[in-house]
Amino acid sequence: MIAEVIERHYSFEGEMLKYRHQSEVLACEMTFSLYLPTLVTKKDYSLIWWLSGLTCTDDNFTQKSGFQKYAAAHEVAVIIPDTSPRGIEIPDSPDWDLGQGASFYVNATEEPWQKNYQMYSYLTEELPKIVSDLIPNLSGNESIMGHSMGGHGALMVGLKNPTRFSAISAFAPILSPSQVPWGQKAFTHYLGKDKSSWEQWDATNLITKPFQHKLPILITQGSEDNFYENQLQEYSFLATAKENKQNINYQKVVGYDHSYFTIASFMEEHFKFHVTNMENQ
Ligand SMILES: N[C@@H](CCC(=O)N[C@@H](CSC=O)C(=O)NCC(=O)O)C(=O)O
Repeated sequence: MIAEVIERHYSFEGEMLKYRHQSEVLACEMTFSLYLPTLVTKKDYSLIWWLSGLTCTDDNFTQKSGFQKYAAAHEVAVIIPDTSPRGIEIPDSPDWDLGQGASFYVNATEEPWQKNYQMYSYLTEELPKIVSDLIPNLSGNESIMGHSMGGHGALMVGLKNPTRFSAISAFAPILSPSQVPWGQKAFTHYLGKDKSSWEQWDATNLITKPFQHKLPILITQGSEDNFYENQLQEYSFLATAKENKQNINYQKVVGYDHSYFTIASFMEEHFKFHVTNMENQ
């Protein structure tokens, strides 16, 4: 597996890198970004995963969140995958909430998506091997965060892999995709009409599982988010989490919206949360 550097920028005394590689799992060429605090002498890097939302590539986070300052300060590496398979030969939809840029990070079972839309396997199997080849000195401590569709992706991937990640955080996540229009549309196309096949991909269902470890979870939701009412409500997720004694810090922040201005405003807090939990592993 060869990943080729296509962009390199110094940032906060580290390096913001963008790679291109051929994905076997997704059967297409992909890009991802990787931040390395290269100029520090720390031997073993912890790794934070960031998953972006609908319509994004890895560039939205690298260019708008301001995360590099905190990754450099805490000496952690950060990996930012793209949000779906891409290319002219890859199935797509005219709608911005389905197809390219809108994978929901699941493994699709339905046509025409099944062949390429295997993002869960890409994130949990193929990409970790590529990253460990690129950074031989990973400490093994990992955590995961994301926004909106990617906030749900972080919860879903983290909850399905509770011994791998130390913590999960999310900005404005789609907490109950099976119950809201964005999730229902995507799951119907990618997973089929039978809702029982959706359960393994829905954080509100996954939070009921009797996991060996109860991961700490931090969620930040803006009160002025225009998607909140229809897509992002927390009641079902939090009630289920409470029943199952899960460790959730859900904070509603007054005045903030769904944008990267909100993400940038709370990035420092989220980094502190991840680093503290990874150090306590
Ligand atoms: N194209 C849409 C808006 C799409 C949008 O707001 N995407 C969000 C994520 S939404 C949930 O996953 C996003 O992160 N956008 C990128 C950005 O840089 O802000 C429309 O036109 O309404």
